[in-house]
Amino acid sequence: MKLFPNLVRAVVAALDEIFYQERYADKVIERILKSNPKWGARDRGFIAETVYEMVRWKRLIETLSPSKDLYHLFGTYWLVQGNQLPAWEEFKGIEPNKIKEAYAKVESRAVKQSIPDWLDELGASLLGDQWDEEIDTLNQQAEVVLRVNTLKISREQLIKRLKEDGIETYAPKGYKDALVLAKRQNVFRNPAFKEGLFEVQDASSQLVAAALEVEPGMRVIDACAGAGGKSLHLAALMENKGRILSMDIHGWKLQNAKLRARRNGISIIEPRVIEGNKTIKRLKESADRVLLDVPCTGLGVLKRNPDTKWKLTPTSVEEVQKIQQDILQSYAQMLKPGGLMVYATCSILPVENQVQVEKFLGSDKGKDFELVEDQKVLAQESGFDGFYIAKLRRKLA
Ligand SMILES: C[S@@+](CC[C@H](N)C(=O)[O-])C[C@H]1O[C@@H](n2cnc3c(N)ncnc32)[C@H](O)[C@@H]1O
Repeated sequence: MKLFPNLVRAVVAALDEIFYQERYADKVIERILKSNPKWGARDRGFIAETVYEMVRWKRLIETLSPSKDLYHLFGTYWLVQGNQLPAWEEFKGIEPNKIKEAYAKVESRAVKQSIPDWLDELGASLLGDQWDEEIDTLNQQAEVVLRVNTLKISREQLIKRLKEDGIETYAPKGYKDALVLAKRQNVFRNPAFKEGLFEVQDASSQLVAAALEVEPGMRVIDACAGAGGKSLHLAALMENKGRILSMDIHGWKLQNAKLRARRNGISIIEPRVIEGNKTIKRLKESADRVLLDVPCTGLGVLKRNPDTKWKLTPTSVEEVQKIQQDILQSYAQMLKPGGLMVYATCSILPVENQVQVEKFLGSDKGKDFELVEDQKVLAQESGFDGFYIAKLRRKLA
């Protein structure tokens, strides 16, 4: 494959910001791609994919590269991918044979899988035998999954509509509203997206709203709604009848949810910023369903957010667990007796998942609740993101 200097320059510029200025990969890529409207779909695909893959394999590449110079890192990555390097000045000092030898000598799983040592130790201690395959799966590129907006179109109709635009999809078994793209591509520019016929949402993530068993006319609270991915799905399942209170501590995220709701043809979503305990208390026993899609480490979605592994620390993993338990303890009161609550994370660590639910159920605030069922979705088993979904019922008084 031929390398173009301007594209490699763009990759290196992006990596400089991500590796050395600690910016978020998705934001950096978005801005760099916007900076040059002349790049075609292939160029954009090359830049985005190369940056993401180099972020994913950062530790391994750094171990094999002759230096931390970003062109050296790129060259090393390019060789490891099985390509040849052109004789550019920037690649001087890279010796393919030495890289090959160094690669063959790597023994540590943390280096091979390109993750921090502490994360490897944590994963192995919590997931035991399953960790090896799980981290291997989480290092593979994610598929692009769409959620059909059933308020506007059926899955069969959307398959046809996208096919007319040259986009091939298939319907994965066990996921009612999901469509997987046969080939990775940017679908945000497609008219069907602009018309609100689908959202991009991983198949595992689509299990969350479905677990709430909502019905048209219900009062539902999505307490950690963010940009509204699950709220939109809930609204579609409720046939846009009833009311969804989409709450978050960050108002700007909810603004985004509002825009998405408009595109989706949804009118039942009401955004509400959480200003403190008062906001929660006022809603005591007001909802038929409560969704707690809590902040988490994101270790189940490393496929699509590989920079997470470089941003997390042992301390941040502990801190997020405290927030999760605080949310369970405080927000559960919004559910009516007899109602259902779903606690969900996009993490595969039991300490963020079943351990949190057990702790809640054993506490004073959780004594009125019972676990109906929970799903531990590992990436290696589902083929999609890693998730945890626990369904809890509040007992009738
Ligand atoms: C996993 S994300 C939610 C994703 C969202 N439900 C979706 O489907 O797009 C967790 C959200 O919780 C929010 N959050 C963090 N702390 C919170 C708190 N104490 N109360 C409510 N929301 C909180 C974050 O701002 C973030 O948007």
